[in-house]
Amino acid sequence: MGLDYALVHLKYTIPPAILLSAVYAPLCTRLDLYRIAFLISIAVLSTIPWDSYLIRTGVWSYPPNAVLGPTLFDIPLEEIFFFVIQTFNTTLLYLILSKPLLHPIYLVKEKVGDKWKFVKIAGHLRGWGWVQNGGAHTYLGLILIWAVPFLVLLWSLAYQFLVQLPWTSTLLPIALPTLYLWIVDTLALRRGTWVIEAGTKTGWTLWPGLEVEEALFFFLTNCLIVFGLVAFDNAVAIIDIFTAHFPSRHELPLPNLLLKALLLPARAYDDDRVLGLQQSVERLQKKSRSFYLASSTFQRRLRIDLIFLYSFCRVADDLIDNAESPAEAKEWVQKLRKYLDLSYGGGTKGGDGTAIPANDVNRGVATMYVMNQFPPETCLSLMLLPTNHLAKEPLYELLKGFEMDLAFDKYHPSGQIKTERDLDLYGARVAGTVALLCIQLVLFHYPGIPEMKAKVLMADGHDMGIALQYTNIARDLKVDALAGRCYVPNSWLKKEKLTAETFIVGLKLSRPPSDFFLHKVEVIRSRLLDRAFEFYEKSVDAIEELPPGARAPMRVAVESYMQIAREMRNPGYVVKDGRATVPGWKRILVAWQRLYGPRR
Ligand SMILES: CC(C)=CCC/C(C)=C/CC/C(C)=C/CC/C(C)=C/[C@@H]1[C@@H](COP(=O)(O)OP(=O)(O)O)[C@]1(C)CC/C=C(\C)CC/C=C(\C)CCC=C(C)C
Repeated sequence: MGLDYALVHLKYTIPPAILLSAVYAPLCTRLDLYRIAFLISIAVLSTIPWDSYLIRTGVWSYPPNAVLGPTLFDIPLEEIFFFVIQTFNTTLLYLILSKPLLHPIYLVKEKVGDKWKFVKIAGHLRGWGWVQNGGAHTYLGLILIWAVPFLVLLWSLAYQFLVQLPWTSTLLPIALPTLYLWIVDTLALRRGTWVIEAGTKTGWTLWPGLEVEEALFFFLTNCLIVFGLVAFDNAVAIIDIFTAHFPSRHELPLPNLLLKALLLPARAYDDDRVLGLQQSVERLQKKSRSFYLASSTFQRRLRIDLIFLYSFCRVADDLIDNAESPAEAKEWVQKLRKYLDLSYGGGTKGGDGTAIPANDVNRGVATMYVMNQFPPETCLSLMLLPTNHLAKEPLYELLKGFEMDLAFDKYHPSGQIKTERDLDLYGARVAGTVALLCIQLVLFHYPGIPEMKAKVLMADGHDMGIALQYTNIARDLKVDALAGRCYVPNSWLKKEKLTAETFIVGLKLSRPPSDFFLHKVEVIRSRLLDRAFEFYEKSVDAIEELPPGARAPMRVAVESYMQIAREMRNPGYVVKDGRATVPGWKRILVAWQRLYGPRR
């Protein structure tokens, strides 16, 4: 009996496992636990017969003074643990690196003449020959015979998806653990913790002390793990986005369902949904760093629907904001309203408060309308708004909020915002509504919340939306002034001996404004932030009442945005380029902390 092999684990495989677990813990979902368990079971079950054969036929051995003693099918327990921990570590690294990805956007239709289709890993044929001949190539052959058929199977199931993914979530999680295990293996072989018998190896080395067979073994096993994970993600992506093929919710899809998804012919994919999602993710990434970061913490269909909702709101807001004239902006509002009328079929809310879904005829007519009336790059975002899970009222209310923006012109620089109540109403319309829509999606994807509780959540969420809008206005004082808009209530301006006109002119000046004026701006900004925090404090505890799966992500969404407000409140903070921002590293830190729990 000896401790050598156990020490390899204690020194080299368990510490990275602890580190990776600590990094991933707050992001870990039930689906992740399921796939870790699934993969480890497959890894252990498929390796035991092969490894046991290798030991019994004397291809490799473990000196008795290097292992603890207990074995399973002649395999030392430390070795069985190795299969578990290697799969665990590579899986966690893969999960960390691919967390930001939204997998359904990498689904593609099979292309005619796709060169990847013909890439075959045909090494197993070579492997058979080597094993039959025996001798120096035996171990190499056995590795190929064992690993290549699994790789070919996984490749043929998921190659289209695999080649679309960024290298950081395919090559990197293969390369890093492989290199690390090569180093660990070199040390173990040198110490004689395990031994490859002389007659069955080629004697080739990758570097002094690292046999080619061992190097290949670790490379191929990490390929197997990552290919397996990619195939799993491919199947889940198909289930999540193609709701027409997979209408039910599957929190933990069974292997037969995963296989069914992978075998769905690529020609049956709904290309518009994939393209629409790709465009929406791109839009989100470009336009909102806070919500882009937060979106990666939401899961699966809820994440997809939130992104579609974001994209709809963004497209609608931009159409109106970027219109060349007030008349054009008004026309966009009318067209958007008409689109909602058609999508919801003019129906009303159901008795239980939920929206009556539009029937297929309405959908078809609404789609035709969008295609004829809106710019091509906006069509998919408008059409993919998940109207079936959303009540129509907040959407119409949002349009009323956009209409309030149309009241700003050079004769009316305060638009419809005269008093604090007007500003609250504006916030309620453009952001309270967005919060209601987000919560409706949460409650649809995590059903079972009692009606009374849902109403309280809606009311608190609505306040949180207003908090975010106050933050948005405090952040954009200069940007809005450049657009000729002043959202600050007249009563507040009056207190600082300003008017909407003087406020806008002061902020628009090309030369630096006087300290006296800047002080007034900061007083106003600080008042806006006080109001933001008033609404925030009133509603923040309600996040902890949301369904468990949505709590931490919602915390991240809200807090990453409110961090902008916190930054502006820091003494000495200077708003650069007219707009307050949060440095990238701080954004990630805040998200990270909020995944662990609420601010106390
Ligand atoms: C994670 C994820 C993808 C979330 C999506 C959230 C979403 C749908 C946002 C819509 C954003 C949008 C474009 C709305 C149009 C109206 C508008 C401009 C509203 C302002 C957003 C600011 O975004 P941004 O800074 O990018 O805009 P500008 O550059 O200034 O044009 C708003 C400030 C509103 C955002 C409000 C919310 C997201 C609601 C937040 C509240 C909740 C989610 C509820 C929390 C729950 C409880 C129970 C308290």
